[in-house]
Amino acid sequence: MKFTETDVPGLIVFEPTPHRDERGYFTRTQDVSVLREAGIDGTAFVQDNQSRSYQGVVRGMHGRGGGGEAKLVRCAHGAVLDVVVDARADSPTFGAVRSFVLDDQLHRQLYIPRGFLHGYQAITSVTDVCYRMDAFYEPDEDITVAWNDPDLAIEWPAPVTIVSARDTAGSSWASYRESVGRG
Ligand SMILES: Cc1cn([C@H]2C[C@H](O)[C@@H](COP(=O)(O)OP(=O)(O)O[C@H]3O[C@@H](C)C(=O)[C@@H](O)[C@H]3O)O2)c(=O)[nH]c1=O
Repeated sequence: MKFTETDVPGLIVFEPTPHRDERGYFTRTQDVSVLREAGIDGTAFVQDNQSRSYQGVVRGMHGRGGGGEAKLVRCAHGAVLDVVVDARADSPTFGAVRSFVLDDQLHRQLYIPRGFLHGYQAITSVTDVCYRMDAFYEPDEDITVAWNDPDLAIEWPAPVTIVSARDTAGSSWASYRESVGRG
């Protein structure tokens, strides 16, 4: 498994080496020693989640108040466009929007540090996303910024089919900026 730093500090792409044969494939989905080389404590993950989405579903853009939460995201079945926003008030790349295709072919994973907004769109009919988190779920700390916020102007690749009530009621990026003193 190798990793590549992106232009956004702390945002890292991991690329495993799937072994394919006539049975299918084998791939490693976490290697604590490679994470350590990238400056990440892989033993800090306390929760591992999987969610299924149907084509066109958008989830996001989700963040977490308090100390935040870091995530290591991959797509176990199908493909997603995974989107992050650097929402760290003190970051030189505050407001940067970056997108990555994660799928069950290359098996790339995205490490998202604390302080980001995160969301994705399913671009295959049945899409399973898995992500480890370094903090337990705490809904009282949820932050939701609208997936279709005009200032973020995220380019979702497919017609949007289903969005949750939580995400439909997401707040604006402008109000988030104000809340962290970057209005
Ligand atoms: C995320 C989560 C949800 N749940 C429950 C709450 C609710 O009843 C149900 C569905 O929750 P949500 O609608 O918030 O799920 P979802 O919209 O998939 O939320 C996720 O979106 C992606 C983009 C992320 O980045 C994640 O951190 C998380 O916020 O699952 C847990 O019990 N534990 C968890 O860790």
